[in-house]
Amino acid sequence: MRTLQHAISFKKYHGTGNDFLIIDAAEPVPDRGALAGKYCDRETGIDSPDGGRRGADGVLFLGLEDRFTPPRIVMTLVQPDGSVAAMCGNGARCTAAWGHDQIGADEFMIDTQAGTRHAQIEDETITIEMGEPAFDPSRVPLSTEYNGPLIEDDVEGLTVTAVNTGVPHAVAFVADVDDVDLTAVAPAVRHADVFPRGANVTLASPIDSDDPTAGFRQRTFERGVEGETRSCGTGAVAVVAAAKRTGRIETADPVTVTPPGGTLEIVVPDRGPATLAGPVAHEFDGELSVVVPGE
Ligand SMILES: N[C@@H](CCC[C@H](N)C(=O)O)C(=O)O
Repeated sequence: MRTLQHAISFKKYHGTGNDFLIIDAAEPVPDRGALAGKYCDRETGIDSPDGGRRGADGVLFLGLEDRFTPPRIVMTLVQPDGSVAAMCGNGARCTAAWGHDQIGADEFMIDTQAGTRHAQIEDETITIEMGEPAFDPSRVPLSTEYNGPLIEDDVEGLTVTAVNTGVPHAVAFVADVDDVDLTAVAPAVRHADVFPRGANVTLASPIDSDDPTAGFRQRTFERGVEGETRSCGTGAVAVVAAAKRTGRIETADPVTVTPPGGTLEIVVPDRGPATLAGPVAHEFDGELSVVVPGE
């Protein structure tokens, strides 16, 4: 069979350092996983024209349907290992920014595999409705020998709380997130038998140890990236949900969460959907090449 090289356009955005290549879902890409693996690679992937980081944390394939009010965007995140994530909080914020840049709207419904999420753009802040955090073992999910929620239990030497905020997170509260060698400790937790579909591993420590309401610092080792990212939106929501569940905080007011890439504001009400809010930046545009079957 003959093959042809085909050039497709992409745009690059980041949400507090969690960076994505964005490709229109209508583009012919026969193997999305292979494309993500190639162009997200931090050593050999997409080069930044202004000397920024090479590669990306994933590729968002977006399908805009502007006949609806508010307009809808079907979002599919393909990660560097070729897996598809059901949800991505920062990816959803970048999706809304991309939609705004395409058609000027300030409100979208974003269809993800974890459900349809409302997105609102106000000045520099993009807020995503994130669904209700789930601790139920079947929702995280946890292995069937686990009858109840996993709250502050030992998994591979780390004391974690398991919560699904669109994707599964194992959240560990520590005194100082920077004192933990995340790359060393996370893989065993991420692949532990208790998580049949794996888990993202998220560390949290208080910004002010005397005042838990001041918020949390966050670091996340992401499934699919298989490394630490500069920000993780579902992880930030998981931190606040786990902090409430373990009695560290009680508030339904916005809580500040600071991953290495910036500042996020999270609301986890006592009941109902959480929200994730923060800034997004458009980095640059370019073209990449894919091989498609010829005639
Ligand atoms: N960075 C994302 C989460 C992406 C999905 C995750 N790596 C998984 O496979 O579960 C975010 O901002 O939420």
